Amino acid sequence: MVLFEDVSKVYEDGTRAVDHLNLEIAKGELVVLIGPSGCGKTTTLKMVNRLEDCTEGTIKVGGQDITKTDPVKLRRNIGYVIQETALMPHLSVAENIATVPRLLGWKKSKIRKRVDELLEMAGLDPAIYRYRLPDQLSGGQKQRIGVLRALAADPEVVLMDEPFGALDPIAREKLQNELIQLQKTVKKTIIFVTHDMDEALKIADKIVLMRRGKIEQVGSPEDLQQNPANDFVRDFIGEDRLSQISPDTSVEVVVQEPKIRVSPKMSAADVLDIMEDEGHETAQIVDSYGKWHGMAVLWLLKRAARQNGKATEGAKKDRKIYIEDGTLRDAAAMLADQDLPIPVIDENNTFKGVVTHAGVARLTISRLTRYKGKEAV
Ligand SMILES: Nc1ncnc2c1ncn2[C@@H]1O[C@H](COP(=O)(O)OP(=O)(O)OP(=O)(O)O)[C@@H](O)[C@H]1O
Repeated sequence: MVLFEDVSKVYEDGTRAVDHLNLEIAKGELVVLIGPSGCGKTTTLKMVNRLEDCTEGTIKVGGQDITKTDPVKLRRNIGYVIQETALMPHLSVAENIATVPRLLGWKKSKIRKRVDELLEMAGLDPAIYRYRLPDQLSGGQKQRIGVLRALAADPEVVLMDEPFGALDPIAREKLQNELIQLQKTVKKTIIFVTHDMDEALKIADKIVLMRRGKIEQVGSPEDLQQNPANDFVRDFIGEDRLSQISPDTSVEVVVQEPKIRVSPKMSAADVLDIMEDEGHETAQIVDSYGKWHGMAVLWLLKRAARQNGKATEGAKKDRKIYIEDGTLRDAAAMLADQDLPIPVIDENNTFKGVVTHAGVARLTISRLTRYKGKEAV
């Protein structure tokens, strides 16, 4: 949806604020730009709606090179929220929210409907808030209205520059939660700038960690926490946060090679021999293309062997977890139910490995030893 191709920005005084940036942001993705002060986050954001023009490279929004679009038209299609949202002080909440729809010439009835819908979405009773003036709102409410104003004309892309930066921690947390909820319904492509790593980890689908105009690492919050690309990323995230492996962490972090892998062509009796020789209760049946055919389980395999069947006839296929969305919580629940390895596959049925009780326990133990003496274990 938003594509940066080798984008640089050199300001007139020679400051290279953004340096050969390449980044692809998918439709509906919430991407957070983060990094030390002056690393080029705001400049990157402002280049998308052409408040600043890039000096090298190309930025495309919806496939279209933005330098070929009229900046005013472009901005009407891109929502923009900044830290101290400058609501028009003499206009009511409803009029503020309706700014862009009015410019686009929407009918009054359509605007009114949209304003009420947005206020309701943000948990603000339209009957009460529609006519309020900005100085009759709390800081948190002002920012909420700023967000609603950015969404009013249903733009595909929304840019947010530290939108919750000036709020107290409680209001900030509340607005973050609301944004997460809102995003589930509106699914906008959002580029969000912050300097708050906790905020980034909480709301981002993808985090872009920048330094001196360049990208140090791009990845999901889990990627950055579990596989920081270098010492800078590690330091920026902070040891405490690196330790925060949550129940929602992907099972990917504990996937390991199974003890036994066998081919689906083998007979149940042969697989049984291997398993008994090696003293294991299960074996993963995987073909030469890497596709998974089930997990051979001792008691099922014995029955299949008595009937001269194939290994696949002694296999369980219902016990599995998908790498795309399986979490440690899911794995723990399955392991508690039955202490057998859990095969991990992808949507295309490609075998990825197994999750075992021991593997999950090892992760916990390594966290305990690595962070011993700290609270976050
Ligand atoms: N109009 C300008 N003219 C010259 N240099 C500028 C201009 N705007 C920003 N810069 C410089 O470009 C660099 C990147 O600035 P930018 O505001 O994009 O950083 P940032 O990561 O958003 O910083 P912060 O977190 O402090 O807001 C900085 O060195 C800044 O001083």
